Order: sequence, then C-alpha cells, then structure tokens
Amino acid sequence: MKRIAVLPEGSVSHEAIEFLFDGEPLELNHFKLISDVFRAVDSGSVQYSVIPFENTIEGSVSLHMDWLVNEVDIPIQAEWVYPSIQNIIGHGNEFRMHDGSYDFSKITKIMSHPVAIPQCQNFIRQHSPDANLEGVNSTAEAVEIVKKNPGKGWVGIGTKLAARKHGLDIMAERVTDHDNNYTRFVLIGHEPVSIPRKADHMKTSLIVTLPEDAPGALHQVLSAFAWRKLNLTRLESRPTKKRLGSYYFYIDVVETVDSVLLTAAMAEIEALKCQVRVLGSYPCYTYPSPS
Ligand SMILES: O=C(O)C(=O)C[C@]1(C(=O)O)C=C[C@@H](O)C=C1
Repeated sequence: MKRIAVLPEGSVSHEAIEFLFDGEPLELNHFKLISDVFRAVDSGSVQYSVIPFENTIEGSVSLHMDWLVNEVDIPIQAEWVYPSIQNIIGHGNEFRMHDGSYDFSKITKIMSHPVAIPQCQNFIRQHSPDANLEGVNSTAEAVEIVKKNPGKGWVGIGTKLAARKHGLDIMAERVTDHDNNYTRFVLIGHEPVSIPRKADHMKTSLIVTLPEDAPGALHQVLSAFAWRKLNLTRLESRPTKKRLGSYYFYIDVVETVDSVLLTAAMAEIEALKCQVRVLGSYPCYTYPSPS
C-alpha cells in the first residue's frame, strides 16, 4: 500500500489524493503543516507527498513552489487537477433565523487557508463584510478550530468532508467567486508512481537561472524552445532569495513531441551559460469535464 503524506483529514488535498487513486487503498499520513508534508518524504516515513501547486483564482502557491525549489530535492512524479469546492461551515444554530435561513452578518470571524479566503471574496463582501478574516494552516484546520469554539460567531471555509468529520453545518455551498475553481496538485517522491487513471499528457518542469547581466538571455532561452516547437505552459519568475533583483525561471514544457527535442533544447540553454535543473518529467491527469 502506498504511504502518502498529506494535509489533515478533510482538506482539499485529502479529497484530491483520494480522487487521484480512484478508491485504491492508501496509507495516508496527515500533517498539520505543509512543511511537514514536504519533509515526510525526506525523512523516509512516506513514499510520496501531496503538494497544492497552483489555483485558478489565486495563481501559484508561491510558498510551496519555493519549498520545492529551495528546501528539498525531491522529484515531481505526477500532476493532477482537482476542483476546490469551498463551503461556509459553522455551528448553524448561532446564525439561524426564524425562517430557517442563516444570518451571515452575524459572523464575527471567517477562518481558512490563506489561498482559500481570496477565492470567496464576493461572498464575503456581500454577506459578511464586517467579519474578521484569519488564515490558518489548512481549510480542514479552520473547520476544526470552529468546531472547538462554539458560541463565538466563527465559521470556516472548507470542504463538505471536513464539515461531516466535525459534525458541523454547511451554511452555504460552493461559495467561490468562480465555479471553475481548480487546484493543480503535484505528487513528489523518489520513486515513479503507478496511478489507476489514463494520463492526458507528459510534462517536464525546469528551473532555469540566467547568467548575470546578459542582455537578451531570456529571449535566447525561449528561442531554444520556440524553434523546436516545444509548447511552454508556464513561465514564472521567482526571487532566488540570494539578493534583491535576482530571479530563477520556472518553466513547464508539455511534451507533445519527441523528448529528444527537449534534451537538445536543454543542451542549447546550458551552452548559453544558464543553469538548468529538472524538477521532474511526469504524467498529468486532467479532471473529467462535466458531461
Ligand atoms: O487547506 C486545504 O484544504 C488544502 O488542501 C491547501 C490548499 C492550498 O494550499 O492551496 C489547497 C486547495 C485549496 O484551494 C486551498 C488550500
């Protein structure tokens, strides 16, 4: 049975990993902090870790990107997309009105993961503009804290799975600003993984660091992909954290063509005195579109 580190029971990450393995029994080790989820592979206590990487509304989860690049050396083995469906969860009796509906203006505090709160801005502005917003380690943790603090007017933004686990009420369903709210997850680990789904395509993730003060270097790097007709799906710069104004580039290449071309592109980029690090070449699984 695969041993996998993931955020707490009822988190979006937990739902997502159960989806990826489609009912295959898994040994899940739950951790409160994403840093511990990352470290679990390093310490050998699990084979794989589940990392949320990018969200439709919020974009890259930069903290997780930086951890993958700077703090650990663990390859990406798979990527998949899963919907982040968020709900308002609380002790319903604190907010229930005579007609049975909820008075959301009574909410004093809304807690969730810092990536989940901005996903629900419209709902918050419209229904609970005076509530305090508080970021915690996961959506699941927010719901757990609310459970332990009745009578204070607190609610959490989280999954139905978390509401069920803690026996709380789902006061409003699907409260994200856009229905198409998806999160891209990556599975990291030292061994390739078998997944009971059909992969959509392969992808290679690269970290490219340009030589200092080389005008046109990024243009030349991009040309190495362009003339080989290699399809880039992501190009993002992040600070190297070594000094202000120094960046690395995170590049995703979808391999729809022969990988020999990609190897040649990387050799060309290295010849330009760039540093190239491969974060992984891995299968990607898309979420089935509603029929
Ligand atoms: O807090 C959770 O439930 C998580 O799985 C983490 C996480 C994230 O880090 O992006 C995952 C997806 C959600 O959109 C919000 C939070």
